[in-house]
Amino acid sequence: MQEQKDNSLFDKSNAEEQDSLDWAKEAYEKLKKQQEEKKKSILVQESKELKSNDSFSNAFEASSLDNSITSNDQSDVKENASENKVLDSEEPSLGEFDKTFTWSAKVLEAQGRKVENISLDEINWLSRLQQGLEKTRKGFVTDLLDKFGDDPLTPETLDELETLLLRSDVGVDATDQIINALRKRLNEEVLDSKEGLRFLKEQLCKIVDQPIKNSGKTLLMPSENSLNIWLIVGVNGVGKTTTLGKLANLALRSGFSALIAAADTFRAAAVEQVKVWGERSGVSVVANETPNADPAAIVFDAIGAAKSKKIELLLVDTAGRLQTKNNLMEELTKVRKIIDRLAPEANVESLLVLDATQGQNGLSQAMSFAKSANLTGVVITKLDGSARGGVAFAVSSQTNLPIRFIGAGEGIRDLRPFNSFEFVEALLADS
Ligand SMILES: Nc1nc2c(ncn2[C@@H]2O[C@H](COP(=O)(O)OP(=O)(O)OP(=O)(O)O)[C@@H](O)[C@H]2O)c(=O)[nH]1
Repeated sequence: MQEQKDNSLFDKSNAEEQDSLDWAKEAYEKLKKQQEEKKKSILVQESKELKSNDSFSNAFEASSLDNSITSNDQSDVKENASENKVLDSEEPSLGEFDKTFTWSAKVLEAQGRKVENISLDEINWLSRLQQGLEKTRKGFVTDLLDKFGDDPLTPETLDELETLLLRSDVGVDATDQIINALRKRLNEEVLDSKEGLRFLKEQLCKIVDQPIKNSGKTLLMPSENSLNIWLIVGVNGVGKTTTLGKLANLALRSGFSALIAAADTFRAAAVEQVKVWGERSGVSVVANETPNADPAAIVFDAIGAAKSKKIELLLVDTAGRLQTKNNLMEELTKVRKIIDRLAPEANVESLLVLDATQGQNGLSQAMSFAKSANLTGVVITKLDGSARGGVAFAVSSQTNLPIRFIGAGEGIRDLRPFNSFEFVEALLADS
């Protein structure tokens, strides 16, 4: 796998290029056929549903009654009648066989994937990630490729690369690590621009992979048949609620049962917003409409509901807070205590949401949050609107927290588990 990964997309002979194109064409045909078959089966399904419409609506009303969770005086626990149904209305559709498609196919092929096993979701995500990182790329890669040129790398090129990396919010530590590694190679041998670029990609991957390796978990996903509680924390407006909705939907599409606790009672509209996401993603929400209700009490109820319904993933939305607001930081500690007391057996993750558009500023937040929230990972959002995608490297090198998910859009499917190879390829894509 590593060998395949090292086979940089930039470093292909003409014959390999042709093979990749054939691979992409085959993948495109396969996805097209799959989509046509799906359309046909939906049509058949719809005509069946039309016939049994009466019995369906009756059954729905009955099940929504059965599903209601008894409320108590602490919080009014509300259940969504369409509990744990995957909503596919936002399913992607296959676009043109264009440069973006072939690039996405190449990224999958380079990771050793087989045409039979790829999905439209993956192709679609890679296309959006590549397009989303365009702003970062424009301020970085275009200049980088210019600087690298066609000649072997020189110490001056490295100086210029250093400036570019710092300008893209890669941070001092990560930049030093990369430049030192390149300098060492350059002292040992002549590096042509292709090899220089391949080596740079390898170093970038190494930086973001290190905390993931240290955590002992390559991929963060809920453990099956047990309770997993993921706390979503971060300052105001970074995309916590949106991330939570996307995660809930991703969990469902991956076959896990999920429940949302709307524990952000600080902002007036937050509960309503979570409910909208709950409906959109097909996941039930435990909430309390009372302004400033106790978040710990909501988490208490949600854990009870999750246990009784054998839910695998409980996602907890928390209020956005600044590290200076001590009361809110204490509230987070209280929520954590409730979890430890009520569900000591649960796998708890505390994920800090960082907004990529804030670049390095987000980092100081991460550091101060780490104490009260026992952070275990990071989610980087808004990569689509940011020219500071390089901040991912600064986060990894300075906090040692694994990046678990990245978001690149406002759609429900615009969040995926973090994959360093895909991220670096998208960041340095030659287009
Ligand atoms: N372009 C883009 N917008 C995003 C992304 N994630 C979230 N947003 C937008 O960012 C805005 C804030 O998102 P929220 O999810 O409400 O943020 P929050 O952290 O829950 O906010 P508070 O509850 O105020 O703390 C919304 O308009 C989202 O649509 C992303 O990946 N890309």
